[in-house]
Amino acid sequence: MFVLVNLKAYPADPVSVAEAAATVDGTAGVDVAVAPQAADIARVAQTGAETWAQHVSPVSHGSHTGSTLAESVAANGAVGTLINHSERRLTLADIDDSIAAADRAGLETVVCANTPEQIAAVAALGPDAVAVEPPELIGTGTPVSQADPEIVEDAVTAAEAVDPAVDVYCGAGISTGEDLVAAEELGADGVLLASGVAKADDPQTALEDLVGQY
Ligand SMILES: O=C(CO)COP(=O)(O)O
Repeated sequence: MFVLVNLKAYPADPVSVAEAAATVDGTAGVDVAVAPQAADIARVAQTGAETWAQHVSPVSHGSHTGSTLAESVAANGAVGTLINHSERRLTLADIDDSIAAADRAGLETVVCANTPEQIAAVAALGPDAVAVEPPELIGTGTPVSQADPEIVEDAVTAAEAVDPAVDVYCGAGISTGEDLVAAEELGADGVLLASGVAKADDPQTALEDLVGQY
């Protein structure tokens, strides 16, 4: 089971969360990775934690001020990137170009989508994985696996119909080991989570509990 901790723009210390993630990584068959702000990628990667970008721009080297270059995040230690997170949405054409940019840089790709229909569309673009996250549940603490289990099952079916090689993750409100088990039972290969760790009083304990209860 893959767990990607998306730190968004929360004030949690990215290095301490990464150190905690590196400590629990691999426990009970759970692989834990951290997606910090782009500016924090190098120091997060230096902890030894598996490090991801939250976004890469649909561009390559050139005149693109303010972009997040896939080659740059890879050179600083990221091994993968989210694309089209609900809080960083792109057009379909830009999703395609961001996947191409990530592929050129050797980054793994997880493309997010809000619905099973969008999951089918983005699975057709050849990412390594897709992730369904209903926006109305993000940050609520109510796990998608409980509030809307059908959306996870339907996303798994939709991705499978387009490309069985694409892994399917889910996210929104996931914070416990029980949520991980529920996501897996719905057919997900992993989860994305944020506030359950980044906003916890003690992110290390939150991660230890998550993996320990799985
Ligand atoms: O957006 C998310 C992960 O990418 C989910 O956020 P929460 O875990 O805070 O609901």
